[in-house]
Amino acid sequence: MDLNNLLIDVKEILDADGDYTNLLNQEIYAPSIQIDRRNVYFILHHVNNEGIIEKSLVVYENRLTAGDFEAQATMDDRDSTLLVGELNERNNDALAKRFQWIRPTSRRNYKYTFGLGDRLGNASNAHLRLFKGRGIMPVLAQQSIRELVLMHRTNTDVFQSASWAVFEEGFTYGWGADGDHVKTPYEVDYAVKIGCSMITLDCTDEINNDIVELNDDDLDQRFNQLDPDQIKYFNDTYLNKTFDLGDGRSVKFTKHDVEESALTFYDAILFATTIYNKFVVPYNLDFEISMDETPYQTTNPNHYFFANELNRRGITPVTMAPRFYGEFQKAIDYIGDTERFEREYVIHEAIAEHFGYKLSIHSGSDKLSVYEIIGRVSKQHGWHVKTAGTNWLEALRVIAHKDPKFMLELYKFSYENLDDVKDFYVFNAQTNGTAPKPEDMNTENVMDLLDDDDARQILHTMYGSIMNLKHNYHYVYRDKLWNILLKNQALYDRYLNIHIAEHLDLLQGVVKTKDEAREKYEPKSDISKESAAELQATSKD
Ligand SMILES: O=C(O)[C@@H](O)[C@H](O)[C@H](O)C(=O)CO
Repeated sequence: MDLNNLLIDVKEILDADGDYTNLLNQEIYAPSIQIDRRNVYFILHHVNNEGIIEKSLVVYENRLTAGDFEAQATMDDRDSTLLVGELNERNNDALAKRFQWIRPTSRRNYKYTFGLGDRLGNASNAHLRLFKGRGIMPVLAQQSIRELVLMHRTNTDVFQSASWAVFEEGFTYGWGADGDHVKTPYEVDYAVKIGCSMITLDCTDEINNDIVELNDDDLDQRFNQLDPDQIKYFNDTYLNKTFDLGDGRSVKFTKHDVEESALTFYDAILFATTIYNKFVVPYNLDFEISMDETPYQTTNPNHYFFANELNRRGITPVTMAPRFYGEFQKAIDYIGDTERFEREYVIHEAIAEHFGYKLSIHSGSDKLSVYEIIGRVSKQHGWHVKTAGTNWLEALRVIAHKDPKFMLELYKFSYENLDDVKDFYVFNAQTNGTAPKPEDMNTENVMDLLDDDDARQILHTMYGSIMNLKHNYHYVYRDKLWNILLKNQALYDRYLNIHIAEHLDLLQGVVKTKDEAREKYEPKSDISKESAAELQATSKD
């Protein structure tokens, strides 16, 4: 890299007065340019022989202060120094001292927030470009412990890729980092120490799911084994009480509701209280409590009970994720009666409003049939939607488009090894059921895999096995997959954009139905999604 030329670029930036449209050096990624007094910072994009973008950080700063950057090359210019460095952790820390906005911030006071969960670590730039001007705060770094383990990633890695994307896109509006689905104090501690602004405490292991299966006599018997004081407290507080939530909305507790709520959820409430006192208060975290990955629905009384017991202990989470009526399975649309969903969602919303937090929607990817309801009912108070890393499926869409034979191989492997993930995920797709059989798939119909519910779930959950399969000490698929993806980043960005824009438009009421969203972003009439995305990607290049 010629530092003399780079110095000329820096001077051009300083003289440009904020208009970077016609910079001589087209490798300068204009959205990344930051000027602070006479100091200049930006990212260079160099496209290598293989068509892959290589990125470097360029800093022009006073010589006396620039010492905390790690440089690969430097050149002095009077009292300043020009340096080029890698996008690594040390340089990220140095930048964060200068630009606080590259660190995550609290979701409090943002009405609408949206969790993205970039599984591979190269989706955040496209996401940020989509979120600019939308009035929705993106939660970029959001990987569950399960995802970290299966993908062989660390929270540092997830955090770093998000923070660099924020700097690169000049996204100064605030972003979140979520220690997602943490279940133990150890996992919470890990997320906190890495700098997450939020934790999602997954209470699944503290929720007593067997209670729901008891008949009324057995339930009563179990309840009566509690200490008399405890029984008296639960009955005095809830039994046959109706709690008014305003606007004609209320929650009523029958004997069954009281006993079921207490026996199912009280352990989880005590656990959440411990985590709150040990971590949420001292580290000023956004607190989300999730109970969505349980086998049973969270009824309106269950939800009220949980919230009221937290409230008694002085705890108001920022968001809460009940398991709503119907099925919110990963990577596919809502399954269930949408009218009943709305009736019950309205009460969940009223409970959240009453206690002062927002509802969080899990699993929030692809629920195109209910976003209009959620967006409308929660419009005044706000929402958090947590998608489930479906950017991974958009990455596979790129693979299917660019190398259909390879995609067929990946699907066959996933289909034949689905048992790998049965302990980690709950999903409908079964290889002895309706999932497309690998022998029926070919290069003509391979793209259908990314639109078929069963195939989507198989591919969505098998990411870890695909990425980490080794033979003879080498990755079987990982390197090839990365190579295709990095060479086609613009196409990947377009697919990501289409995927998430459909979610946001429905939630924000820009379009009203799934069909409208699909027609807007994937017009069937004239051109296929694949060609539309490719056309837009190449016209941008
Ligand atoms: O795969 C995962 O563990 C995550 O993507 C998880 O599903 C996600 O964070 C979520 O909970 C969406 O509701």
